[in-house]
Amino acid sequence: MTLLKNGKVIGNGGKLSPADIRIRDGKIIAIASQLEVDPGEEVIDVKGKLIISGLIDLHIHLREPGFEQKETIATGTRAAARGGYTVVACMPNTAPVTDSPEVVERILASNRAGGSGVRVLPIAAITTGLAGDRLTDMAALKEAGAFAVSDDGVGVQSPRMMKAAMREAARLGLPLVAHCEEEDLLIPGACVHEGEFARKHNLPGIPPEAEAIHVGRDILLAEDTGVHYHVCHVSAESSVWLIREAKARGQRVTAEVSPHHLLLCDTDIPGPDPAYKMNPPLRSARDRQVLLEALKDGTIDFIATDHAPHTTEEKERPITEAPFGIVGLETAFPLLYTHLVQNGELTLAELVDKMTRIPADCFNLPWGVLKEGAVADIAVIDLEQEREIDPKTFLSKGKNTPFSGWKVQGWPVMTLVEGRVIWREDQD
Ligand SMILES: NC(=O)N[C@@H](CC(=O)O)C(=O)O
Ligand SMILES: [Zn+2]
Ligand SMILES: [Zn+2]
Repeated sequence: MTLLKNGKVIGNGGKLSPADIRIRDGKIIAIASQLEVDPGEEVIDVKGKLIISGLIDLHIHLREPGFEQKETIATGTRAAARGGYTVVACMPNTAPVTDSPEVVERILASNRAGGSGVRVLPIAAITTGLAGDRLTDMAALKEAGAFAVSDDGVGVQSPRMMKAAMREAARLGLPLVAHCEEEDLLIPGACVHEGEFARKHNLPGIPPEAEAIHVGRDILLAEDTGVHYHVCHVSAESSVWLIREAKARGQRVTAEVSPHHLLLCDTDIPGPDPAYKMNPPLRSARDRQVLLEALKDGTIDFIATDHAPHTTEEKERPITEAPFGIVGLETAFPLLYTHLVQNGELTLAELVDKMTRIPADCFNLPWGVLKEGAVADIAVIDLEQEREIDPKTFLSKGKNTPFSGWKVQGWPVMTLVEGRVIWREDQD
């Protein structure tokens, strides 16, 4: 038995109130303003810090198998624990691609053997080798433990293939998670948003309609299949219109946005620096504003980091050649707390909801709420602690972030999965 003593929880109406939390057999059995210590109980004094349900990130890249120089399940899940996450879903663009039951099983086994204790939900490929022309054996992938299917990293180019994938995913009850990108609209070397920054630096741009055309296409294709269709890393205003309209008609569409698309736009990029290169790219100030409004009104359901670690060597290449992607697990909460909650864009309760309960609800996961009877997946956050983001201190192998040097507050200090402490700042 464990007792978290002297914490604070977000109560009804979003007010913080003092709370002790008792955990037994991996579950929360009591939450009250004052609980007496039971004999033999382990007491952890959290000293006035905020206790929330563990964060859930349904879009990350763990790079194992195949790209262990960028990240491993061990390092990526440690980074997740340090970021306050208790559940992550990892994308299939590994080598080999997660397109067979063996790879799914290997990821789960590797997490059991060497992971930090964070739950890892493997997302399997839609098409074999992410090549876009042959469907994977989704039934076998699901049986092996796949949580959803996605070809993240590339868009499924053929509408015929996408339709077939949706039918099969619907039949099996697997969510279909889409990286929306129409390659016919891309110029070779395209690396940033087709907009002000691209023009100024004479760089080939990625137009927003390359994303939105797939969102619109997929909404049409999904309509009578019954599939749960989820849009990854929404970046463009036009994608938001399409998702909003589909939801208004009652279609089963969900969407995520990443912290960097909420906090940065193309005109914030200081120069042709690959630390600001990710796919989809940072869009215009207007797009950023629309994403924030969409997150607030529920058109975009939740936040996912798209944690995409790469080596320093790769990110030192010229911007046209460096790989797309930035890390996110270790900085998401303090960045969003500082830049969205402290300036009144979202309440603390809304931010926490969009990083815990809502992703869980969208995908029918049994986590994401802090209440009696719930699984004791917990993050403890020090809302007062203020510190500069320093990639050298990351537990992730990836140091690639545009937020280096940002001074932010609201850092996680302890993470528990099923009642067990898997990370704490004072023993890092
Ligand atoms: N987002 C990125 O910029 N990169 C991702 C791929 C992806 O999420 O599409 C990666 O795997 O590096
Ligand atoms: Zn993607
Ligand atoms: Zn991704």
